[in-house]
Amino acid sequence: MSLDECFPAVIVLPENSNVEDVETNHKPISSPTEKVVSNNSLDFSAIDDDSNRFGSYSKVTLSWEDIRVSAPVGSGGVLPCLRSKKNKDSKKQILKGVSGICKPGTFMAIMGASGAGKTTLLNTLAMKNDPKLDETGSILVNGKPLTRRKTTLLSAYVQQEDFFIGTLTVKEVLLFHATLRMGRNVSMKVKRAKVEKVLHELGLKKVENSLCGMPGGLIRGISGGEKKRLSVACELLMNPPLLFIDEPTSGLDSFMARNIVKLIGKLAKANRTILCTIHQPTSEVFAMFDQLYLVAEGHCAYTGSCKDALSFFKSVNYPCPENFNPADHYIFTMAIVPGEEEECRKRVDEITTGFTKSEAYAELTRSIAAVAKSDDADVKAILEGSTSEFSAQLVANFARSFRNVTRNPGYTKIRLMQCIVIALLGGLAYLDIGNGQESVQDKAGLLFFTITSVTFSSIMVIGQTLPVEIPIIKREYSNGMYGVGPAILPRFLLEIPYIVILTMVQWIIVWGIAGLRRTVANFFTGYVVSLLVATISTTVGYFVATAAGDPVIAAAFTPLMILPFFLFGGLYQNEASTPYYFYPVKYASWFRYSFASLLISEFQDAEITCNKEPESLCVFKNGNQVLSYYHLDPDDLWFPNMFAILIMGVIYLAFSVFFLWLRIKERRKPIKEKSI
Ligand SMILES: Nc1ncnc2c1ncn2[C@@H]1O[C@H](COP(=O)(O)OP(=O)(O)OP(=O)(O)O)[C@@H](O)[C@H]1O
Repeated sequence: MSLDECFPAVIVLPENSNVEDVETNHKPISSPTEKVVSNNSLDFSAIDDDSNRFGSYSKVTLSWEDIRVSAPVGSGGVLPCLRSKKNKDSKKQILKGVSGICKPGTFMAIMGASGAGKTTLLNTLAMKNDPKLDETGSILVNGKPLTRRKTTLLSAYVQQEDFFIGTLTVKEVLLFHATLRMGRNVSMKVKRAKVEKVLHELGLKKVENSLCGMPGGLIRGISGGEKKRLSVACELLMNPPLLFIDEPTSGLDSFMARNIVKLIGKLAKANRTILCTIHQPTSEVFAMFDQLYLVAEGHCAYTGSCKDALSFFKSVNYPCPENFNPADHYIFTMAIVPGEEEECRKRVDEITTGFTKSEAYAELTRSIAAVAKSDDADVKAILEGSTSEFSAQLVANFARSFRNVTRNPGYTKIRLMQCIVIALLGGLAYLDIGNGQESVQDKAGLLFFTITSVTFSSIMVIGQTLPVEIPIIKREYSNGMYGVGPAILPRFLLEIPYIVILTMVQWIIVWGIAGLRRTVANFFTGYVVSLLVATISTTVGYFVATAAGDPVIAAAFTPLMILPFFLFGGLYQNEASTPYYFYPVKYASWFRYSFASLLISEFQDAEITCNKEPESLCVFKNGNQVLSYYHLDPDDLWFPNMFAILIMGVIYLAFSVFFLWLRIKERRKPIKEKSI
């Protein structure tokens, strides 16, 4: 197949203009490239004919037979053990033995009333369903069983929600996907050319340098329609022969919905097999689909051409009234209306039974039986070189995180401002501590306040920013773009300059203003301790973010992760008073180790004056007595104290990687084959 067949010009410019122009009614920007496009001779010679990459899988027929999906009933809430025996065994049948076929060059709409099972069917075919669901049946690609590997290699799934890093431009998003998805054997020149092609293909050229945007208007981004097209564009870089799209029109007005469906329809004409779920399309949008798959109460109510659906509904005595949108008619006829359940179910039963006796059903059975057999050896060839190198994954993620951090308006400025304000507060509150008896309490308070503020700010920042990115990481991980290490390490490495600079700023202000011990050794020890506290707090932030997976849960989880260690940090309870059952918490408290090191550095061999009359009222004669009071050994300054913090940081980071992996790993299980 030639490149032009694969990306026909008609796709590039539907009706001689790109989609952007249709949407906005703007004149096309007359950039030199655009001119070349409208002359229909854009130079994409750098792109190889990558349809060959898919061998005999370049045209995919997807067929499925007797798909049954059920869900466990009654989870028992937070305590699954409370589920009754009866509940444990009962299942809700979502799909009740549905079959179908979608051939190359076909654009199939999966439609039905709300709750009918459309999304479940699409997810089952794309192997994206909730792992708790039980699935049986058979799904074949060109007559061979669909496997997870084949799904990743041959298909793309466009989710209903469009997740992007808001600080990246449209072109940067596409280049990131091209770098990591087009494989190690494809040169960067070809990848760039492919990005250009897809930008044109989906009418995104005009917004290529616009940011995707952040929720809440923090960064104004591209429109909803452009985001949806960008989602499709990311998947098209691979030029997959099989495309699953969940609700491509959700959140779009009817005009934009029409444009996006029209565009996808044109993509299907290039021999792609495209299945999409859709809610109540307008009659114009409905007419753009080639094939219809109607789901009602978990059954297939009709599958075949959209045209023939009219005569089928007539044959089962539910003809579509004249001048009525057929899509609306099908959905209304098969909906279960509250209060009229029995009557509605009877109607659905008549239609689904009618379908099993129809010519369309006989044709479906014949088509499934006649599906061509492919050579599975192709899959190995497609797999070769389809992934990028580990170093490329690290570099691409690092570059993206760097852009994200530096472009985020609040990230750097707010953190710096927060650190300066807190440091000034601490420094000014303890401006003139002196060396008297009260200075012991004041210095201990200031040092503990410093490590607490470093802890809170580091954990909160990560806890609020990382969970927002987890859905994006999950989608990209499931597309095989990178592993867990490249997902998390660049983000952590980018935190290091923040840790180094912000703690330096904070400690210089605190140490410079407050009356702490004026020795170079005390300054540097205090800085190193702050650095270690910021590092471990960052790793705890990663732990909280990956374990919680959501900014709100992370915020609720943070005090739980901090307060127990805070309590046994050495300020609120003397080392000797901790009950033995709290020893694990005490020994795992980074507050304890860092506070101890700061006290040792501040008080070892320090002078403490007696400013009370009579002298017997003076508790501390020198700094070493303070250390004895806190039960601290000066030899512990570096080892074990600082070493323990470092080790805990490594442990928290390892747990974060593990939790991230748990969150993003593929939980989908292969469908249970049933002999049919
Ligand atoms: N993981 C799950 N666990 C339990 N029930 C589920 C699960 N997934 C789907 N269901 C149930 O299965 C039924 C079909 O859901 P599905 O999302 O497939 O419907 P739909 O046709 O896509 O509906 P809608 O148009 O409203 O999105 C619903 O009743 C839903 O509650």
